[in-house]
Amino acid sequence: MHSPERQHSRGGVTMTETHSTGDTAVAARALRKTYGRGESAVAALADVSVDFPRGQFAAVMGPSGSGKSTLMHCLAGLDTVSSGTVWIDGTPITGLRDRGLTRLRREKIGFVFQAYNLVPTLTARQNIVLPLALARRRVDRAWFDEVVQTLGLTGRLKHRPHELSGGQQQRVAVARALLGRPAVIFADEPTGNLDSVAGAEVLALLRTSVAQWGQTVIMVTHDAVAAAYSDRVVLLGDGRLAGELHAPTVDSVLSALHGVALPGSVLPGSALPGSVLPGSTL
Ligand SMILES: Nc1ncnc2c1ncn2[C@@H]1O[C@H](COP(=O)(O)OP(=O)(O)OP(=O)(O)O)[C@@H](O)[C@H]1O
Repeated sequence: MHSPERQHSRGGVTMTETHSTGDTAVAARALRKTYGRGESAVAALADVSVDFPRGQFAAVMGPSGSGKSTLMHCLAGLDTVSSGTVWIDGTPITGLRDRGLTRLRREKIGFVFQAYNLVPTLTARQNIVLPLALARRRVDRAWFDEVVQTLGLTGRLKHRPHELSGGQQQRVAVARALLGRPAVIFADEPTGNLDSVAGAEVLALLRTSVAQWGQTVIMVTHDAVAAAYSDRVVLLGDGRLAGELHAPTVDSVLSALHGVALPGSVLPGSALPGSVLPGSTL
């Protein structure tokens, strides 16, 4: 496994240097993403370099507008970067064209979105195997059974999404993400639509996938309680890395976030940065 690699230009030809750092699932170097041009240009990401080791549950946090979604979209190949390089499982993805990116996403990445994104006409079982079917990959029956059983979905496989609770639908989405044993699962506010009990179940299952199966998970969240399930919190402020926490607790996350709430940042649900301590959702 090779990651990260370094690209440089020699006589107009892009050379790719490879050195083995096989314990890194996702790496980014000097990432910049600018929206718009001239005076209206917004630097959503300004020189972000970060590594996500294999088998780690990482949370990405920061005030609204700090670049969390942009970072996730650039890391997952859902958006182009203005400059810089992203590697997934050793493959530099920032130079890939559409078809290569689609294939890489199918093979290497699992997604869990706030809105579940299940196909309403398909059963839970059909939804779970859909990405493998699209990639024409074989379903490992023993692994399917283990994932479905661990996620508590065994009795729900014939149900369609509207026959499932929100928590069950999100567990189907987690099973779908896990089934292909991806290099990384990107989770975008996975508990945003769930009550606290269902949310805690989903977070515990993401944790289990990391602890039990060595899955790598990168989760964007506003919720300090959700972030406290992770191994490491990467903090963004104004498009830059603003620090990180290891073995985070709700309190350590909240105080770190207060530190990055820069003038001009808007914390969702609160008029003033720093006025959000009751509850934990930033
Ligand atoms: N398509 C776009 N066009 C122009 N500006 C954009 C676009 N997408 C994001 N931005 C800007 O880039 C910056 C980072 O946005 P981003 O959505 O990544 O932040 P975020 O931390 O995910 O915010 P939130 O917590 O509110 O979801 C913001 O200033 C935002 O207005």
